[in-house]
Order: sequence, then structure tokens, then C-alpha cells
Amino acid sequence: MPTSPGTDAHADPHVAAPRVAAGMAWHRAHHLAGTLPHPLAAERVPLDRAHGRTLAEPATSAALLPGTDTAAMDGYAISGRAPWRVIGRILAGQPATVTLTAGTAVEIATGAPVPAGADAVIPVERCHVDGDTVSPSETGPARTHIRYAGEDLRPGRLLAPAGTRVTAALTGLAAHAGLDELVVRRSPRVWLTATGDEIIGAGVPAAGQVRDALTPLLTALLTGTGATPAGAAHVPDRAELLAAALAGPDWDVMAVTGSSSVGRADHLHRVLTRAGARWHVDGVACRPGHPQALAELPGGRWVVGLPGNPYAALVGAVTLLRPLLDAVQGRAPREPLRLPVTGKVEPYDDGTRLVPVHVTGGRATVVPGSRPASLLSAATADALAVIPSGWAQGDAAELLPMQ
Ligand SMILES: Nc1nc2c(c(=O)[nH]1)N[C@H]1C(S)=C(S)[C@@H](COP(=O)(O)OP(=O)(O)OC[C@H]3O[C@@H](n4cnc5c(N)ncnc54)[C@H](O)[C@@H]3O)O[C@H]1N2
Ligand code: MOO
Repeated sequence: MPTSPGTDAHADPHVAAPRVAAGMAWHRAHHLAGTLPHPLAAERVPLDRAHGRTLAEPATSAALLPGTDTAAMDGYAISGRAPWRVIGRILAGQPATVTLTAGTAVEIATGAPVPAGADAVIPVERCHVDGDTVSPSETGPARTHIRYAGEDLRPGRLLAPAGTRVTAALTGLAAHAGLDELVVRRSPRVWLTATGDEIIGAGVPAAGQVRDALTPLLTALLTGTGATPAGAAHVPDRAELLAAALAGPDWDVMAVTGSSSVGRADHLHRVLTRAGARWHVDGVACRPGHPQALAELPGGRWVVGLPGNPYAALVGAVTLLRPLLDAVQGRAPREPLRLPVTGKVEPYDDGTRLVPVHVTGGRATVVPGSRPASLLSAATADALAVIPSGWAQGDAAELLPMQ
């Protein structure tokens, strides 16, 4: 539950310390972000724009597949007992105009329609051909090598249920099944606001400057969920500038970095509270990434507050932002992978620690040296392991994949 919803606790940031000391249990915060938001509206899009989006309605086949009995091998469609007299040839795309009677065959290509009267297709490498007569050169398994009409799909057959992310394979299947469009959730437009007087957007920072690591990190992470970057801004540490950014149009979700703690320059809480935000998460009992927040503005827009320390921000992004973006796209929370974890970890007695891990051979190994302000260890990690307070060496832990 919110710990500081619109109270005076944020009037002076330096009296807000209790919020920082406690914090919601990591699993609860993660669960809320993935289940509270309503999905965005549905829209019908052409197949070439559907990849990565999420089905708002079940996708069902429009086609019978195959549309007719079809040869599964290059060879001869035969009728009755051998030998067979070859009376024609059918290639893919041509109609099967002949009817086979016992003792006859047609040369046939994979994908061509099998003529009426055919019992089987014999692969060419199992045939002996002598002039216009064909006979089996060897006995193979008793298979007809015919794909029967409708054996793959029939009109109305479910291809994938609502809530499915459209993969490359589903895009291909939808096309194969005769669909030109899919009904998907609108892609959330995500605005990124990086706060901090010290932040610069390009080049090598001078003394006192810090290169913005988080706008590129979050852009990559959000596009990976199917969300759309709506824009990004560097906002100096002034409450009115942050308020103006929040008032901007054309976004569904905003991630604000570097304004989440209790310093004099950390304005996010006061600005959001003044804007009438409802706090769902306000501090999470995890290390790093404790000062993260999830708030809902009137009208249903969502704001995720992330710490400025880059690894802590990554932790917050996979804890709150990624599940939120899944949820607004109508996807159920991801099923966590659990694997045994080994390596140097100092469990956090009062909550959860998140550590970068490499995953190989069914085990996760801690990437050493992770620190809240550095992405160096996380950069090559496959996942973040969610380490509970009572964790012991080799215990299984949930893994949050980096992809
Ligand atoms: N008195 C307390 N101070 C702090 C606490 C606390 O509980 N009590 N928590 C600490 C923790 S934990 C974190 S994390 C940080 C979070 O602070 P903010 O989210 O307000 O972020 P800043 O103070 O602005 O910046 C922290 C750090 O990160 C650098 N930064 C900021 N933005 C970026 C960016 N886009 N790319 C790269 N680096 C960035 C910034 O320069 C600072 O070095 O608060 C602690 N303090
Ligand atoms: O979120 Mo902070 O130190 O835990 O980086």
C-alpha cells in the first residue's frame, strides 16, 4: 500500500525518511505492477506491423490448410498395384485435372494437388522409371506422403489466444492461415524523463557531469516489450520543470529517473502528489533499487520513478516498468524461471537482493562486483537473480531475464 499518499511527508523532502527505511516487499511490488493496469485499447493492424505486439482478440484461421490433398514429396502419385503407367505431370500451382485409375500414376511435385483416385505418393528416389512406366525400387515405410485437406488448419481454428505476444512464427502462421491483419493492443507510448543538473546526453562528460546511461537503457528495455518510445527529455532538478514534463501530452507511461530519493533536488514525490497521483508503490524493500515508485495519475496514465544510480535503475525497471508495460499490453505476468544460484551474494536481511547472473547448464552464477552506480556487471548478465533474505549458496532463485 502507498506509504505516503499525498501527505505532508513530502512537503520537505528531508522529513520523508521513513518511506526510505521501509518499503513494500519486492514480490508484492513486482506483482502489483504486472496486474494493476488495465490493458490499452485494441486496434487492427496489418501483419507487418503486428510483430512484438499483443493479441487483443484470439487469432483464428481464415483458411483450410492445405486447401486440397497435397503431395508431400516429389515423386509419383499412384493408384492400385505396381507397375504404373505414367499419364501426366502436376506441378505446384497447377490444378489436378486427371483422375487416376488402378495401374496409373502421375509425376507430381511437392505441394501439387494430388489427383482423384491416388492412393499414395512415392518419393522419386524410391522409384524405378522405365520409359512411361514406374515401379517401386525399394520398399519404404507405409506412408502415403499425402497431406490431406484441412489436416493442418480449418477455418475458425484457434491460432493463438488473446494475450499472446506476436512472434515471428505467429506472424507467419497468421499469413499462412489467410489473415492480413491482427487485432492487437495499442502499443504504450512511453516518455522518458531523466532528471539531474549533471546529466548530459552525448559525448564524454567533463568534471561534474554524468553521461545519461538511463535513457538509452530504458529505450532498449521498453522497445523490447513492444512499447513505443514517445520521447525523452533531460530535465534539470527543478520541480516546475518536472511538473511541466508530466503535463506533456502523448504518453501513456512515463519513467522518471534520478528524482526518487529524499534529497533536496528529488522532486518526484511532491510533483506527483500535487498532480493528484495515486501511489501504488512507494519504496521497495530491495537492494539496490530501493527508491522506486509506481503511481497512477488521474486519467489512467502511469508514472514509474526509478533511482538515478544506473544499476539500481535497471533493477527498478525490471521490477516495475517491464511488468507494467506487459500489463498495459494485455499480457499476463511472465512465468519466472527458477534455477540454483551460486557465487558471492550477501543476502539483504530486510528484503530482497537482485544480482546479475550468467546462466549456463541449468545453473546461474553470480557476476561478481555489481554496485548500484555501475552497469559493468549487469552488462554481460543473462538475468537478474531475485535473492530472498534467507538464501543460502546453491538455493534456487527466480531469474528475471535481461532480454
Ligand atoms: N539520505 C539518503 N540519500 C540517499 C538514499 C537514502 O535512502 N537516503 N538512497 C540512495 C539510493 S539507494 C539511491 S539509488 C539514490 C537515488 O537517488 P535519486 O533517484 O534521487 O537519483 P540522484 O540522486 O539524482 O542520482 C543518484 C546518482 O545517479 C546518477 N544519475 C542520475 N541520473 C543518471 C542517468 N540518467 N544516467 C547516469 N547516472 C545518473 C547521479 O549522477 C548520482 O550519482 O539516492 C541515494 N541517496
Ligand atoms: O537504489 Mo540505491 O543504492 O540501492 O542504488
